[in-house]
Parts: sequence; structure tokens; C-alpha cells
Amino acid sequence: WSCNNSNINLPPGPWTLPIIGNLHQIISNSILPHQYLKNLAEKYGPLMHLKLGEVSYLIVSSPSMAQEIMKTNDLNFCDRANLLLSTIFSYNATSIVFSAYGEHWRQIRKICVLQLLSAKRVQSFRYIREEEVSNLVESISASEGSIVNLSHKIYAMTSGITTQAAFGKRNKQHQVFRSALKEITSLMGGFCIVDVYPSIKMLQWVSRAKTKVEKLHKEIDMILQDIIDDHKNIHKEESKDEDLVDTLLKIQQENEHSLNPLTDNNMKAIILDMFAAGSETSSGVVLWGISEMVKNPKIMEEAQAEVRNMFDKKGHVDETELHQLIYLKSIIRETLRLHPSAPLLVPRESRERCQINGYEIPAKTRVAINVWAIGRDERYWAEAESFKPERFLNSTIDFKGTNFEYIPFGAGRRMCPGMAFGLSNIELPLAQLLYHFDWKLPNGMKNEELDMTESFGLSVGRKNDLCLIPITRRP
Ligand code: HEM
Repeated sequence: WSCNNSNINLPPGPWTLPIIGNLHQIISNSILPHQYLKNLAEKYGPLMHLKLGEVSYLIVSSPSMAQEIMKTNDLNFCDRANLLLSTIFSYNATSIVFSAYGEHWRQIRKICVLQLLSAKRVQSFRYIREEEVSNLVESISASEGSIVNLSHKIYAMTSGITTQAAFGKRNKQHQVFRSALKEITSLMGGFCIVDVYPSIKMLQWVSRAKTKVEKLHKEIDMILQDIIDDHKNIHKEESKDEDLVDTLLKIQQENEHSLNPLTDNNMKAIILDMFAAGSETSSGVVLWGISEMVKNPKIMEEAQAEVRNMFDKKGHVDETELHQLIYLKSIIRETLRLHPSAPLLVPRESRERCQINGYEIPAKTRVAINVWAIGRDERYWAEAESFKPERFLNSTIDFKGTNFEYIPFGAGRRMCPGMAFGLSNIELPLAQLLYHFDWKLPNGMKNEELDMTESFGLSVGRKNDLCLIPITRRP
């Protein structure tokens, strides 16, 4: 039971060692942090305190405790922790994901919710999605009968959609931009010792990850600045193909003389958010969804039948009738339950000392909500480890942030503002892949043998690429 060398009544947690606290348990573990923390919470309970280096962490693993944090005490827990690599990445913590709670965050989040990611805006990107997804289908058809690396193709498709939505037409730099971005986000997913010893400033200067992230960020910055400058030089008329950079430039001009003008760096930080928060999350869900269906062939057949019945008359899938694919929607919900893109959400930080459930939570405690553990808990989900989309068919449980047993997009003030954009990048590709193809595993592998190991990173995807053989059923 916890004592944590402290006189205050902290939530329970494992014994801590001097100086390192519980760091050795987290780092030396062969399983991923969210998996390890789930096991630990079974022993210490749904509100658990860990000390990593100098920093207090609160690990939350039940719907009622999640509600305490993200509803009852949301205002106190809506800061983000100032981590070294994400601070560099986000132009000194000025992006929506990483900025501290306050006026700047409120201002840019409003822009994001009302102008960049609103339902109307997401709808306006329909032609981009349809084009990118039909390119995907074409390139898969071209490899009919041979092994296709779906992980590569689907990631390229979602980041293609984001690129076009953000920048308009592609140019030569986009490839460089994407690979730098992939590298930088994978570095940010790693553990950084500086973040748990914030008082030892010199650790920053010996951090190799910091040097790498700074270099990559410089590359990304130059490309983004070029794109912004190009957009500034081309005066588009009010047009239907306005991209996100156009919108941000308009807002910049309108606010030129205000107290808080939108700077070029602010714009670049917001655009980077869209990529970092939007691409790997959406493609990850598509890949987990297909993987689960390959493992459960009956579910795959039922999903194919639904899509093919709906679109056979038309001869192709488009977005008009997508909302009627009820079974596919349940598959997506079930996928997000078992495979939330951010299993510990994005870490929050408490602003003031407070009490939760009778325990003291010090100011500046970092909070991880283990949605992965909550989604796999038998107390809230029957046969929690099984993939059963039917459970969502006649259910009122939704991911809008009010059912705390199911919060893959978070909840409260910091909840994901990109839900509509993300879901539309998931639904169309899944529907198309189900409509056109049957899927076989390579090398005579049995369905139940498909490897489902998770990767470590900003968003948790498949560790090993998903490679399948497509058989065209609807050309
Ligand atoms: C399946 C897709 C997605 C999932 C599962 C997802 C999940 C999440 C989660 C869990 C958070 C943290 C919430 C919290 O702290 O309580 C978040 C934040 C965020 N997401 Fe998403 N997301 C997805 C897609 C997107 C897309 C497509 C975009 C934009 C293009 C986006 C933009 C953001 C932003 C800007 C934040 C930060 C909000 C803030 O701190 O105020 N997300 N997302």
C-alpha cells in the first residue's frame, strides 16, 4: 500500500524507491504502459498514484473516477503537461493539443471547432475523401491475388486526405513533410527522462531525442512556411475548394489589429495538430477494424453483405447512404472500444491541489485516463475481450463524452474536436474495402492466427504491418 514518503493522503499505489519512485516498474516492463497500468490498477484500485522521478501521476481506471476528473473537476484537470518534445513540436506549446488551458487555447480551439473541423467543413471535404479512397481501391485492385501491405496504403490514404484538406493540391514537398512528421511523432511517443526530472535542467542538453526533434521540426517548419507563403501569394476568390490554410489566413487578416493576432507560428502549430492528431488515429482504426474482421470471418461476411446490399444497385460506394450502414457503425464503435487510438488519452495536468474520492491530489499532478483498461473491463462490458459489434446495435452508449465507460475521444473541455473528420476518414474506406474485396491471409495462415500486438507510440496501432491478399468481388 502506498506511502510515497508523503504526509498527505495520496491515492493508493505501489511502493516507491528513493529518487526514481516507480520509474523502474514502468520502464523495465516488457508490456506497454497502458497494459501494465491495467494490471496494477487491479491491485491498487481505479484511482492510483505513481511517482515517476520527481513527478506525481494519477492513473484513472474506472468510469466513475474518469467522470470525477473530466466532468466534476474538469476545470482543474484541463491543463496539459509541459513535456519537452511536444513543447518543441507545438511551437512552444501553442497548439490546440498541447497548449495550457487559458485564453490562447480557448481562441484557437474555437477556430478549430467552428471553422476547421465543423460538420459543414468536414462535409466539404467529401470529394477529397472519395478521390483518395478510390485511388486506394484502384491500387489494391492492381495487386489482386498478391500480398498487399494495407498498413502502408491506408496510412498514405488518410494522410493524403489530411494533406489535401489542409494544403489543397499536393506538391513535391509533401512527401518530405510526411516522412519527417512520421519520424517526429514516433520520437514523441517515446519516454523522455527529462520530463520526469524537470528540476534538472542540464538533462535537456544531453537529450539526443531533443536534438533530433529540433532538427526535424526545423525541416517541417520550413515546408509549412513555404506552403503558407505560397497561399499568401495566390489570392483565391471565395471558392468551394478553400483549404484549411486559406481559412487560417483569412482569420489572420481579420484579426490583424486585434490584441491577439494569429501569427504564422500559431497557424503552423494548428496545422501540425491536424496531422499529428488526425492521421495515425484514423488509419489505425481502419486497420484494427479490418484486423478484427479478418479474425472474426462471420462478422466480416455480415459487414460485406450489408455494404453490398446497400450499394449493389448503384455499383459503387459513395457517402450519400453511408449513414445507413448500421452494422458497420457498430463495428467501428466496437473497434474503438478495444483499440482506442490514445489508450491513456492525452496526459492532463491538475492546476490546483484538490480532493478526489477522499484522496489528496497535489497541484501539477499528471493524469492518465486508462480508457483501454476501462474498455476491457468485465465490470462494464460482457465478454469484454471479445469483438462483438452487436453490443452496440441497440445500445444508447455513445462516444460523445457522456458515457464514461466508453470515451475513446476523451470528454470534457479537452475532448477531441476532430471526431466528425476522423469518423468520416474511417467509414468510407472501410465501406469500400468491404464492398470491393474479400480478404485472405498470406501463406495459408489461419484467421485466428493473425497477430494483434500493439505498437508503442503517440497513437497505438498495430506493431506489425497488416498484409493481406485481396480478391476482387465487385470490380
Ligand atoms: C479516430 C480518430 C480520432 C481519435 C480516436 C481521437 C482521439 C482523441 C483523444 C483521446 C484526444 C484527447 C482528449 C482528452 O484529452 O480528453 C484528442 C484530442 C484532440 N484531437 Fe482527436 N482523435 C481522432 C481524430 C482526430 C482528428 C481527425 C483531428 C483533426 C484533424 C483531431 C484533433 C484533435 C485535437 C486538436 C485534439 C486536442 C484537443 C484539446 O486539447 O483541446 N483528432 N483526440
